Amino acid sequence: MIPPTKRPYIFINSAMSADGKLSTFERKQVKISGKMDFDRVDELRAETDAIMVGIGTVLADDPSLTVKSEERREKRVAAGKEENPIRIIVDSKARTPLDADIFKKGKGRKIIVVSKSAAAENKEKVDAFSKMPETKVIVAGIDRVNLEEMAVQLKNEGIDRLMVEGGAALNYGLISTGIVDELKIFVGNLIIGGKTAPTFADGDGFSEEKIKRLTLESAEKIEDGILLTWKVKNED
Ligand SMILES: NC(=O)C1=CN([C@@H]2O[C@H](COP(=O)(O)OP(=O)(O)OC[C@H]3O[C@@H](n4cnc5c(N)ncnc54)[C@H](O)[C@@H]3O)[C@@H](O)[C@H]2O)C=CC1
Ligand SMILES: Nc1nc(O)c(N)c(N[C@@H]2O[C@H](COP(=O)(O)O)[C@@H](O)[C@H]2O)n1
Repeated sequence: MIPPTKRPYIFINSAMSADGKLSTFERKQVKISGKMDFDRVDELRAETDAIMVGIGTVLADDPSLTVKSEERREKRVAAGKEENPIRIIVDSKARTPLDADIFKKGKGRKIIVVSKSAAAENKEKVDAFSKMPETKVIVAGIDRVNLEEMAVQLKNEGIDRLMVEGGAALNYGLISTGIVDELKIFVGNLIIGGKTAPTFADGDGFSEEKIKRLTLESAEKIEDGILLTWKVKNED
C-alpha cells in the first residue's frame, strides 16, 4: 500500500437510498439528496482540490462537477484558486464523449485518466482529450487504470485533497485498493430496490477476512435523511 504522504487525502461523498442503492436498475440518476444536502455537497466541492468520477457516472449522468454557488466560486478565486476544483474522470478505455458536460460547463482544469492500452489503441481519442481546453491526460495501468499509480500522479499534480463522487465500481476499486481515508454517505428516505441497481460499492466484493472496517465519526440528520461520516481502517 502506498504511504498516505505520497497520495492525496481521498474521501468519497455519495448519496444512497435506505437500501444502499446509488440509482435505479436503469442506471438513471435519482434525486436522493434534498436541497440542504446538495448545498452541503457544493460546499465540499468548493473546499477541495479535485473532484473525481468514474466513466460509468459520466455515461449515465453527464455531470458537470462544477461549484454551483457563485459566492463560493468567487471565494475560491479570491484565495488564488480556479473557480472550480480540477475535474477528473477515471476512464480506462477512453470512452468519455467529447461533448460531455465536463468539457462544456465551467472553467478550470480537467484530467482524464486512461490505461496504457487505451492510449495506444485509441490514440486518436486520447489525443482529442489533450486538445480539449485545460485538459490533461494521465496514463496509469496496463488494461485498466491502476488506482494507486493514478493517486501518486495526482499528488504530483498538486492535488492534496480529492473528493470522489462515485459511482459504484470506482468506489469499490478505490476502497479495495486501500487509498480511501473517509466516507460521507447521505442516506435518503427512499427505497430503490433491484438486484442490478448500483450499490454504494459494487465490484467483486470482499471475502470475509478482507472486509473493510470503518470508524463512525458522526451521524447528522439532514431534512428527512441522515449523513454518516466514517473513517476507513486501511491498516487491517
Ligand atoms: N447517488 C450518488 O451519489 C451517485 C450515483 N451514481 C450512479 O452510479 C452509477 C454509475 O456507477 P458505475 O456504473 O459503477 O460506474 P463508475 O462511475 O464507478 O465507473 C466505473 C468505471 O470506472 C473505470 N475504472 C477504471 N479503473 C478502475 C478500477 N481500477 N476500479 C474501478 N473502476 C475503474 C472503469 O472504466 C469502470 O467502467 C450510475 O447509475 C450513476 O447514476 C454515480 C455517482 C454518484
Ligand atoms: N450528492 C448527491 N445526491 C444525489 O441525490 C445524487 N443523485 C448525486 N449524484 C452525483 O451528482 C453528480 C451531478 O453533478 P452536477 O450537478 O452535474 O455537477 C452526479 O453525477 C453524481 O456524481 N449526488
